[in-house]
Amino acid sequence: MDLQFPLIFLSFLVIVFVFLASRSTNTARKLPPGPRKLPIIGHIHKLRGQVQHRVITDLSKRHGPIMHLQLAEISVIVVSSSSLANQVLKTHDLAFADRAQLQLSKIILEGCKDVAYSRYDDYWRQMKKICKVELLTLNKVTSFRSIREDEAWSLVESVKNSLDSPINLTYLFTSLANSIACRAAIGERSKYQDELVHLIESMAASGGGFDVADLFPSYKLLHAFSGLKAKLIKLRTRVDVIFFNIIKEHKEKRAKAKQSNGRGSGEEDLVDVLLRLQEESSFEFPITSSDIKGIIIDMLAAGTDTAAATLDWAMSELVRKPEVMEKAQSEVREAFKGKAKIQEVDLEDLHYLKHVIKETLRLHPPAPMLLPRECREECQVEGYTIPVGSKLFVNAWAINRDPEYWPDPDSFEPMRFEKKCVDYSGTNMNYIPFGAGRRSCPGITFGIATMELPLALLLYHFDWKPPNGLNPEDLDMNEVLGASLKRKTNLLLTAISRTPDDYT
Ligand code: HEM
Repeated sequence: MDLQFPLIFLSFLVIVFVFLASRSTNTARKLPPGPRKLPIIGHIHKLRGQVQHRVITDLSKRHGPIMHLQLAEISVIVVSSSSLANQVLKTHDLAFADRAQLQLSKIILEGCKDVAYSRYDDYWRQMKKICKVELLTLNKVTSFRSIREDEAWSLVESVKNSLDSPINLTYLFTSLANSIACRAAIGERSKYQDELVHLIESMAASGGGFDVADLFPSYKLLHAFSGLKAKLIKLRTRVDVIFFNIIKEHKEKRAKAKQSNGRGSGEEDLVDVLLRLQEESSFEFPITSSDIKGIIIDMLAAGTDTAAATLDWAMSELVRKPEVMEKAQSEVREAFKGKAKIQEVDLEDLHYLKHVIKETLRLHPPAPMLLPRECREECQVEGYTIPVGSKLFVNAWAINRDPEYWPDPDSFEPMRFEKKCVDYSGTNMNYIPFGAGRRSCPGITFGIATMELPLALLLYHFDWKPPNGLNPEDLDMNEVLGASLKRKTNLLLTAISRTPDDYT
């Protein structure tokens, strides 16, 4: 009897200890909350076929700014507030520096490496640096000024040829952005341009991450039922042939130029720059011809759809808000008064036009969840454990519309940027259309330059209205998320020509 009390007390202590220990491990390894999931498919049924960023934003309102979703075998963490974005893109930037590996990038980039989809490693660091200090610098982007001016004037000509009847601006913006990116990357009106653009569009359209091979990576047998692999291999085979020719022709041109003047060819396109760096071979990791293909695919895929979609949204928003349109037009018409030919240098002081583009990217970021990252080191965020291999979606769309920071967040108000000094660099986590941290977009200068002059010229030369007497506020603003967040329907507007005499 004497021994019984200490034994019972000891057993009690052990039980309490085991309970507390198991509780503390569970808390330390707790995943963020999320909606109830179905067996096997998890939450796929909630997202498939939906406008994903809107569904995810609604779910986050119910489950919190850090949320866990299970997409079949894939664990996804979604963060939807600026303070959590700060934690994952700054505090834990290194832990989330990997990109999610999708079937699309694995197949298209097999045998080569790019920047956007590469894992975070020394090679990636070298190539990202090359993007920043060689390919996409302010100087390099400025060197493509005549290409942009040329394409912007062609756009104006196309509109002039279709005055007073509905014009498909979506189509015109897509071909403008494609031509600018292709001419800068692979050279003046390359014969491969149209086919390459078409191939890259087809690739991008296959890359939603909802293929069975992306959702069930360990069920290899299932992958045979998806036609995606065969389709992507076919696309890659053709892309490889085109790039083989592009690189061969560039090498021949460079050799000829060297023979005749002892130096390389004059104005370098991006393939020329990469070939020059390949020849210099001063890098830790030599740049192969396949890697040049990978980098150029990045530039074309990232630089075309994004700019075209943003121009489309900018014109849609302007037409829906005549007072904003009028203010933007007054600014350009005042600035360009008396100028026979408008060039990029004339854009410097167009502050309101720049606010219009910023506000468009706030409401319609082309990558509403950024590009999915992958967790490479287990870490704790807001008391939750994020396991290695989880995918990370940063809900830039919701963050850019957070009512705490952006009053009347859904309203298109470019003047809000007059008061808030926010740039594109991702230092302010309340505004991240280009992402933030070490995987942020290196193409900001290129992207913005692609949009400014065409938009300014369209506002200068024309007045705009929806077709067939449609009320501006009834313009269809439905979205679809493909390679980027686009209008669901093409933007058709009617242009009315304005001569400089009309402005006075
Ligand atoms: C309106 C124009 C554009 C927008 C809104 C945009 C947006 C983005 C976003 C959100 C990311 C992911 C950032 C992150 O994960 O934090 C990204 C990455 C990237 N963008 Fe852009 N982009 C644009 C134009 C361009 C252009 C013109 C180029 C090149 C010519 C480009 C090249 C890239 C590359 C290479 C990456 C991958 C960076 C990495 O993984 O380290 N982008 N972009």
